Amino acid sequence: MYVKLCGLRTTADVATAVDAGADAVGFVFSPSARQVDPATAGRLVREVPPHVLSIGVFSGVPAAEVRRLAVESGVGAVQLHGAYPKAAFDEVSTSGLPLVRAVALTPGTDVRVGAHGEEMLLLDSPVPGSGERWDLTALDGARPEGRWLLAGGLGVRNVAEAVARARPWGVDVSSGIESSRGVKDHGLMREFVAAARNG
Ligand SMILES: O=C(O)c1ccccc1NCC(=O)[C@H](O)[C@H](O)COP(=O)(O)O
Repeated sequence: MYVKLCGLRTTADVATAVDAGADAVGFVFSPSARQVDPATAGRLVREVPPHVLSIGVFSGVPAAEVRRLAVESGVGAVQLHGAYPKAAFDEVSTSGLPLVRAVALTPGTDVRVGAHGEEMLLLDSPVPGSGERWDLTALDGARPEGRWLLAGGLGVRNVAEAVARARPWGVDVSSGIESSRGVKDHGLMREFVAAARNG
């Protein structure tokens, strides 16, 4: 089970995620309680060891700016949320960085992993980072195959059940590992990784 911990903001967050065994960590570049400025993101990215993927998370930022910020900060991948067209993915991919396409599952959503050239697909609640769950029965008949992550309101208490229901390749969490909005709880981070992998 691939586990991404998102919205990290401090050195201690990064150290805890790595020690807990996360496969990937996310740094939010868009307006959010979890936003990190480019210089901070760059510093944190340099603290992430090579075996953990650092992902720059973007929403509403023009593709050319995404590309610039991603390259300058040194992230290992880019996650694009929401209504980015295929052309935006094409533009960001000229950086050579792998992409994550993050979308809510609504009627008509293309759930094929790689449909926009992405390496991973992330199925999330309509408002990213809100901590809101979504109805997993929407996956019936529309379950992706391959490298897709389940996100949206996951936490220590519900991740095992959600994994059993949705059978994703991986999971992603932000709110569920926080003590207050934007502040990571290091105990919950460790518990979440264990619960996602071991039930
Ligand atoms: O976390 C944010 O504030 C955020 C803001 C803008 C775009 C994306 C954002 N988060 C993306 C993530 O990858 C979250 O981990 C994912 O949406 C799950 O969030 P949560 O429901 O809080 O666990």
